[in-house]
Amino acid sequence: MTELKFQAQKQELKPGITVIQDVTNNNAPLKYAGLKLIQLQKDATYTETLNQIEVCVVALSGHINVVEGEHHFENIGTRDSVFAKRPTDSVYISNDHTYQVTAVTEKAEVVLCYAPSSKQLPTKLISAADNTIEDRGNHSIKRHVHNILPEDNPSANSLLVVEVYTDGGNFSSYPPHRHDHDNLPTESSLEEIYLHKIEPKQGFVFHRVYTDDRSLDETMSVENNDVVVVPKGYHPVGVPDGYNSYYLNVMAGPVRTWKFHNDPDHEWILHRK
Ligand SMILES: O=C(O)C[C@@H](O)[C@H](O)C(=O)CO
Repeated sequence: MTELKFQAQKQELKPGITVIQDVTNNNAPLKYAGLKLIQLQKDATYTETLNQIEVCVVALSGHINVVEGEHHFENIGTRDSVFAKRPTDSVYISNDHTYQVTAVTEKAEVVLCYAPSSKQLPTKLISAADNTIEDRGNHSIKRHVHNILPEDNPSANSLLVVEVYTDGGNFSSYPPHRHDHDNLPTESSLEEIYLHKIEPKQGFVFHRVYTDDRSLDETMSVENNDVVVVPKGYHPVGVPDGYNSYYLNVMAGPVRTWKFHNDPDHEWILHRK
C-alpha cells in the first residue's frame, strides 16, 4: 500500500460541507506542503483559524465569498468545472488569521493550499486575470498551465500554486524532473502535492514517483479527486487516450523558488525536433 496516494473520501464536516481530501504532515510524508479539497452547498460556510501556516484559497468551481477580517471578496470564481480551462480567482491569507469561505452557487468546490509561514503578508485577491498562462512542450508532452502563485508573485512566504492541463495521449511533468536537493542555484528543495481531476470522471492517469537509486519507485493509477504527494523524486504523469487530465500543484520548501533537475536518462526528449 503506497503512502503517496490518497483516494478521494466524502467526510461530512458539517451540514453542507464535505471534505474530499485533507493531506497534512500528520497523514503524509511531508513537512511543508498541505492541501484540503472541500465541497460546499449554497450558503454553507467553512471557517478556519490558521496557526503558523498560510493558505491560498482557490475557487476551483462555482462561486464563493471569502472573508478575512475587514477583507471581503464576493462572488469570486469563474467556472462551473475546472475543464472549462479558464483561470480562476484565489485569495491569499497569511498565518494566524481566521477566515470564512461561503458558497454562493448551488455548489462550489474549493482547494485550500497550505505552507508554513511566520511573516505576516497582506490578505490579497489573486484574480483570474493575475494568472499567467503558458503552453509547454511539443510532440506528446503538450500541456497548458495557469500559474496562480508562481515564484515571481511575492504575495506568499512559501506557497507555489499552479494548475496544469494535459490532453489524453500526452505526458506532463515530463521528461521526469525532481526538485529535492537543496542545491541552489541549480536545484531547489520543494515538496509537491498533486490534486488530480479527470474528464470524463471515470478515467484514470498514471503517476510515477522515483529516485535515482530506485529506493523510492512507485507507479500509481490515479482517479478523479485522488491526491499524490511527492516528498522527493522524479514525478511524471501519463494520460491515457480518451481522457483529459487536470491537476493542481501545491509546492513548498525551505526556499520559495522552483529550480528543477531533469532525469539525465530522459533529458534527450527535450531536444527532439
Ligand atoms: O510543466 C508541467 O508539466 C507541470 C509540472 O512542471 C508540475 O507543475 C511540476 O511537476 C512542478 O514541479
